[in-house]
This record gives sequence, structure tokens and C-alpha cells, in this order.
Amino acid sequence: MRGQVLHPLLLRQLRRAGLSADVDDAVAFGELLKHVSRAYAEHDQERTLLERSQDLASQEMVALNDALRAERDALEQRVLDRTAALEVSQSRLSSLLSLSADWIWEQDAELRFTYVSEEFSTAVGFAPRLIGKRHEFGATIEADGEAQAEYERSVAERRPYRDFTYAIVRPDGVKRWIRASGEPVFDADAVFRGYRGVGRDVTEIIAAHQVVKQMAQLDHLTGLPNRRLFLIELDRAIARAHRDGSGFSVCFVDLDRFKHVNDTLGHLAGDQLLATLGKRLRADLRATDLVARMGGDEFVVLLEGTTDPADVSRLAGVLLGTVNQVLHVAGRDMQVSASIGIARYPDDGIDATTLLSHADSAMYEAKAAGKNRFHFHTEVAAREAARQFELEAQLRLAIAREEFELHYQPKLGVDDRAVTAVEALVRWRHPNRGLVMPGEFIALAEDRGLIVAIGRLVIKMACRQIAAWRRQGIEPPCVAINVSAKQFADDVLLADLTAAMTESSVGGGELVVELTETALMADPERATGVLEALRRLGVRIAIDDFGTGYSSLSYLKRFPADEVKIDRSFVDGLPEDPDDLAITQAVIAMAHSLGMKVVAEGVETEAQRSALAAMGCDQMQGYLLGRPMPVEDLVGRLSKAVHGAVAPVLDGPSVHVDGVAATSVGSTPVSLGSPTCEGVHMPAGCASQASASFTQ
Ligand SMILES: Nc1nc2c(ncn2[C@@H]2O[C@H](COP(=O)(O)OP(=O)(O)OP(=O)(O)O)[C@@H](O)[C@H]2O)c(=O)[nH]1
Repeated sequence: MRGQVLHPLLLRQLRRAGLSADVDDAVAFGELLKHVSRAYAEHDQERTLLERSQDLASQEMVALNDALRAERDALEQRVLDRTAALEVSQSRLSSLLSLSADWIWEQDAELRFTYVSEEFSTAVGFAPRLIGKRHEFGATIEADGEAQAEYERSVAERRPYRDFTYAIVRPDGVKRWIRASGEPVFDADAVFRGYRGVGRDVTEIIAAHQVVKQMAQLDHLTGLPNRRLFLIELDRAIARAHRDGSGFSVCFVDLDRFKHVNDTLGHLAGDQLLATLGKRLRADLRATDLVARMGGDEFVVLLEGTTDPADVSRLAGVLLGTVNQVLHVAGRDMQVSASIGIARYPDDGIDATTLLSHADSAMYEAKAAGKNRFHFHTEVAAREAARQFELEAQLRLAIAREEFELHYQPKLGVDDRAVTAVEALVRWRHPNRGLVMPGEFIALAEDRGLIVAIGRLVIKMACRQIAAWRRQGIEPPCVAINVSAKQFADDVLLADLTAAMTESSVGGGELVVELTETALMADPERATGVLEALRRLGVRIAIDDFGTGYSSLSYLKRFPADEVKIDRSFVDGLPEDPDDLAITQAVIAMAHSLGMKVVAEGVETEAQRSALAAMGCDQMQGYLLGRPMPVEDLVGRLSKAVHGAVAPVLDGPSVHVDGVAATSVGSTPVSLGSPTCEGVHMPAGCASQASASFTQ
């Protein structure tokens, strides 16, 4: 067997038995066969083991395979489910996006767009290639500086931002406004990966806001800037002038007697006039000048860069000329005027409030000086305005504290000098200044809308006085109360009268209401209605200061008045002045022919009294017969008269009330109705005329 290669199994058996692999060397054949047989057996054993282990491995593989397959199937199902759910949610999102016109976007860490949904192009009307670009996608970007800065801060600090509004200007020049909100994206390691967010086209919303803003800053009637916008512009002008060391002027333009236009032509025509005038003012000024309507019949003009008095005067003249031009309103030609007050920056003020208030007080000066003119602000006017401001505040307090009292001036029969009534005249008992005459506060009260409240107090005090006299056993004379034009125009007058009469149990027959022609003529239709209502209350009506206003016979005829008072300016010239004589005579004749009594005001001399008596005047009033006096003085004299004593000339301590506007409560009569309130229907409530007679 030499040279033969033995099977490894057999060799392993031989080596284990410590035999040489060389068969010739000593292995007996039988021995060898034994070892061969063992080698086969071992081989079988090993193969069996291998086969078994192969079986086992194969079984494990199958089980593993099954598990893997099941897992894969489950995974596939989950993916299918998720995909389906994603598709549903995507289609929901895109349908919502298409409804809201919003779009979504994503940016990488360099803020380059990685995704922009297609709604963007639909919304803004163009399709720029955004992917891979930052905001600069071929369209100009505009944003409010503040908003831009806030956006940049948010992005730099990787903070979310909301509603960053900016405009893109499309290649065709159209501007679209966009509002974007975004939030930063971080990965699992908190590394910033970019932004994602939503966008919306808000062009229409912005446009609507701008319209609303504009509307809030424009006057609807004239289309001019309104007060609000003017104040903004004024502040800007101040800042500009301050920066440049330049100046400008503010002209406050207030139409003269505009109320009359409304009253005669109607509010609508008034509106038309304001609108036309607004346009003309705008057209006649330089483009750099600002014209605004402050409200009512007030306009204001800002003359940019103009402070030289000569230049300002020339431009103010242009303004007056513009206002004076004939206007065609409500089918007729008409002409109006205005009064203008001028304040200049910086000489007359360096802030808006001061400039406007100085221009305003200068305007009042122009009014007071005769209207249809302009006035520059002066320190004197400013001081006066400040004084009036203070007085107004005190007056408001005085009304609340009822710091007023009434003085009384008698009206007497021309022939017998019997007291026919007393005129109640209001005084202000000022806590520091003492007695303040109406000339000092009535005009201001009218101007500042306080006259109705003061008038109400006067009515109340007069009625209470009548009740007090009655309680004291004194026959109350008729009391004449002056009612101002504004009080007459106020609907509460009748209610005030009724309330006061009821509170003091005073009958209408104990009161006379004195009204000026101006008050009646402001709205004749309404006046007639109010007068009739007054008469239904039993209150008598006197037309005050007759001759100074319209003096229209036809109107006089239609107003149900009982008495006409001839203004003192006509009485002054009696008996010498032929004009005054003629007018007085005519008024007396006219009033008598209408069944009215005539009272002459301001009778100061015996000659005047006799002339009036000769002309048939019914009653008179004046220093000759008695000055206004406090109630105690009047009562003292009344009592004496009642008890038969002869009273000397009435000469109360008070100052004559002249000079108070004809329309004011200040001219104050509350008439002490003599028993008869002579000349008028005899009121049931008046004491007998014989009881109180005053002689000189
Ligand atoms: N038609 C119209 N009238 C208005 C409007 N706003 C205010 N008014 C009226 O304008 C008038 C303003 O009157 P005032 O300036 O006080 O007095 P005035 O009659 O002009 O008299 P003076 O200014 O003293 O000359 C009032 O009668 C207001 O009712 C408006 O929008 N349209």
C-alpha cells in the first residue's frame, strides 16, 4: 500500500490509535479493517449530526423568514394606510388653500426657497422661479421699515414671525401685498434647518384699509383733509420748519353769518355752498399750501414757507376774494364772506395747539372788527382769549352753583306812571369780584353754549320770586324775561318754562317773554310755532329792540306778539331828531294797528317822556323812571306804594344794562307784571295795576 494516499478519516483513526500512517510499518490488516470500520462509523455519525444541524438551521430560517414576511406585510400595510391618509390630508389642505388663497413654503438654512405651493402664483398673478432663491425673485420688495426690521430680527434670532406684510412689485409694475408667517425648523440635533410657513395675498385688504384710512382723514363734504389729517400735517410742518429753520402761517377761515344761509336756504344748500367753497379755496391756493375743513363753516389754510406779513396778507386777501366770489347755490346766486385769523410759526407759537388757538382768537378779532377781513395774532388778543377761557371756566362753575341773581327794572305807563311790569335783569354774584354785569359774560355764554343753562336759571329765579312776593303778601307784578336767540332756538325753552311755572305755581299770565327780531327771524316758521305754544301757556310775548333788526311789518303781523319795545337808539334822539321821531311814530302806529302795545326803552329825560306820551306810546322804561335794582329795593318801594305812600324816583343802585347784545338774557327783563301787564290781555294772575304806582 506504499505510495497509496489514505482517506483522511482513516488516517485520523490510525493516528488516534498511535499507529503509523505507513501501512507497511506494522499495521495488521485486521487492525486496519477495524480502524476502517470505525472511520466509516464516525463518518456516518458526523454526517448524521450535520444533517440534523442542517435541518434545525433550515427550520429556524423558515420561521425567521415567516416573521420577516409578516413584518414586511404589516409595514407595507402601514405605509399604504399612511399614504392614503396623507393623500386625504394633502387634498384637504390643497382644497382649503385654494379656498383661502394661502400658500405654503419652506426655506433652507440660507433662507432659499425649497418649496412654494402653486397657490402662490395663482394668488399673486405671476410665477417667478423661487426654488433655490431667497426673497429676491426678480420682483422688487417693499415693506414698512419697522415691519422689515422686526422681521429681520426674528429671522436672525431664529424666532417665529407672524404677519410680516410686504409688497412685491411684479415685473408688469403691479404691486401685490403679501402677509407671511413663518416658524424656524430644527432637526433632531437642534440644528437650524430653515423656515417654513404660510403666505397670503392681502392686496385687497390693504387697499380697503387705505380707503378707510383716507375716509377717516378726509372731509366727506368737500373732499378736503379733515381736522384729524390737518393736525397731523401741522405737526409735520412744524417738524420740517424746525429742522430747516423756516416758517409758515396758519389761517383760520370762518364764514360770516353762515347760520343765516342754512336758515334761509336750508341745510342742503349750506352743504352745497361749503363743498363749492372748499373746491375754490383749494384751486386758488398754491399746490404747496394745505387747505382743510375743520368742521362746520371753518376752514384752515397752512401757507407753507410764508411768514412775511406782506406775503401772508396778500394770500389772505386771495382767500377773502375767493370766498367773496359769487356762488350759485340752490338755484340762486349768492355771495358770502369770511373772517380770517392768522398765526405764524415760530413767532406766534411753536406747537400746534398754540398756533391754532392764536389763529382762532385772531379770527374772532376779525369778526369783532366787522367781519370779511383778516387779522394777525397779537399778544393783546392772546391775553383776551386766555381771559375768556378763564371766565368760561368760572361761568360753568357759576351755573352749577347758581351764583346768579335778578335785578328788576320797572316798566311804567307813560301817562299815569303806574308800574305795568318789571323786567328781570340777570347779574352774576362772583365770589371774588362781586356783582358782574351781563355785558361781561352774556356774549361769552352765548358763544360757548352756556346761555340756555343761564336762561333756565333766570326763568326759575323769576318764577320763584313771584311765588316769594305772593308769600310775603305782595301782589306780584308781571315779570318780563329776556330770552336769547339761542335759548329760543333750543327746544327745551318750553319745557324749562313749564317746569319753573309748575315748581313755583306761577301762571303764564304773570310772565312776559321778550324776544328780539333776530331770534324770531332765524327760523320764522318755527318761531311762529313756538310763539303759539307760549301763548297757549298764557305767557305774553314782547318783541325787544324793535327797529334794530328786520323791522318787517309783514313778519310782525304774522308773529302773535303782544308788545313791541322801541329800541333806545330811537328814543335817544327824541324829541329833536326828526328821523327818530318819524320812526317812533311809525312803529307806534304800526303796532297799534296790529293790536300791540308799545314800550319805549331808555327813557332818560322828561322831554323824551312827554314826546312819547304825545305820540301815544303806552309804556316806558328808563333811568328817568327807575334803574334796575335788587329785589329788596324794589319790594321796599312796592310795599310803600301798596300801602299808599308815594315812592320817589326809582333809583336803584345797579348799573344800566345797556350794551348787552339785543339777543341776550342780559338785557334782562323779566317783567314784573303789573296787574295788567298792560296792554295785553289781562292775566288772571296779575295784581291790580292800581296797587303799585311809581311817581317821580
Ligand atoms: N349746511 C351745514 N351747516 C353746518 C354744518 N356744520 C355746521 N353747520 C352750521 O354752521 C353754522 C356755524 O355758525 P357759526 O359759525 O357759529 O355762526 P355764523 O352764523 O357763521 O356767524 P359768525 O361766524 O359769527 O359770522 C351753524 O348754524 C351750524 O349749524 C354742515 O356740515 N353743513
